[in-house]
Amino acid sequence: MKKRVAVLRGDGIGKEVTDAAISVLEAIGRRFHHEFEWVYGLLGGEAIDTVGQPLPDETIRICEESDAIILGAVGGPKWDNHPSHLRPEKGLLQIRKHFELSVNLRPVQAFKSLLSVSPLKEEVAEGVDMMIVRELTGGLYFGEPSFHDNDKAVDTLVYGRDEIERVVVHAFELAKQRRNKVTSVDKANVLESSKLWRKIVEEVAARYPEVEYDHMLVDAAAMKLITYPSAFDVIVTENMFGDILSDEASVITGSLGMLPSASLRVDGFGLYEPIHGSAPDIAGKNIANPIGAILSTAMMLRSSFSMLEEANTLETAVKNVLEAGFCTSEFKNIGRQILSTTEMTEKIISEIER
Ligand SMILES: NC(=O)c1ccc[n+]([C@@H]2O[C@H](COP(=O)([O-])OP(=O)(O)OC[C@H]3O[C@@H](n4cnc5c(N)ncnc54)[C@H](O)[C@@H]3O)[C@@H](O)[C@H]2O)c1
Ligand SMILES: CC(C)[C@H](C(=O)O)[C@@H](O)C(=O)O
Ligand SMILES: [Mg+2]
Repeated sequence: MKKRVAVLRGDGIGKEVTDAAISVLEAIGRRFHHEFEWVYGLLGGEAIDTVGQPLPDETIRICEESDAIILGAVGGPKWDNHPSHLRPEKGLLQIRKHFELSVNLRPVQAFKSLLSVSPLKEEVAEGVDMMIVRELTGGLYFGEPSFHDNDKAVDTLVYGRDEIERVVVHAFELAKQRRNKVTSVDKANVLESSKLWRKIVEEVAARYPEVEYDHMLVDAAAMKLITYPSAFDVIVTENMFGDILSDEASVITGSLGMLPSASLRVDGFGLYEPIHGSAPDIAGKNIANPIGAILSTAMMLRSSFSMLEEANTLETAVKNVLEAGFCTSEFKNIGRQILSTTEMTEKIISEIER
């Protein structure tokens, strides 16, 4: 089966981890006789430098003509002082909005072989298997007005009923396939948008009597996420809370570099990217952890292409490599064998080819 995939490597380690993910997908293609066509596009800082905009029209065209999108990460200090419309991150927000990628899935699983390296106690991290469902195209990131001058700064938090309902429904549907539990995270003790959010969660929950649900305020959720993470099954939350909580949740796994994500449109079209950024502090050193990016492509295989065996094979390969005692350099000082980005990629490919 031939699949056409838009590849937006982005900036910094975005390029390194995307190259890793493509090499792994090539190995999956060889093993299962699939042909992938990679179509490369510019996004973020490199796009600003090359064509003067963070999301070039050509990139939109490439993505529209593809079956799925793979993205690395964008940004870096070089563009930090640019005006808002010429920042790499703007391109990321624009592509999410353009393709209506309103549901962002961020699974968090503690690999048994890495329990001892989680900053949390082993018994706290053990058995964690949660799905953070983050609303991705609304809220503070997109509300107008949004500006600052010397004396005043304004951001606007707006949510419409439909925007909330579609992500909440997605969360309840997912819970049915998992452990039947949804925790909705909000700030309903202060924010009007959270009050509407909570009301809609109640309405949707009434249609899913088999799914247990609760509401949790975001500050308490941030605490519970690292004190009792195994209590969570599906977490559903608005854009900014989901951004923050997912980076926090990554510590359960031992590294921000481990977490994948899928950003989905209601018809299933998807963009797949690790949750981390361009990591300027380690870019260009061939030491970034490619596993978040690689696992994101497993989400693509499963969700966009219904290639279930292929996705399982890829995930098992990652698990086996970790279980064999290999990891990347952010896990140093724990008596495991440290691999570079490309060495880790080769190890995972060898597992797939076994
Ligand atoms: N999706 C995206 O494109 C995305 C996501 C987050 C941040 N960003 C952007 O990235 C830039 C840097 O942001 P930041 O430093 O706050 O966040 P970051 O996620 O890039 O890095 C945070 C820390 O985690 C480490 N880290 C991240 N990914 C890693 C990996 N795969 N392997 C090993 N270590 C890893 C980094 O070295 C750094 O110490 C900013 O411009 C930010 O806007 C982009
Ligand atoms: C770079 C930034 C705009 C982005 C976000 O906040 O959504 C990132 O942190 C993420 O998690 O994908
Ligand atoms: Mg983030």
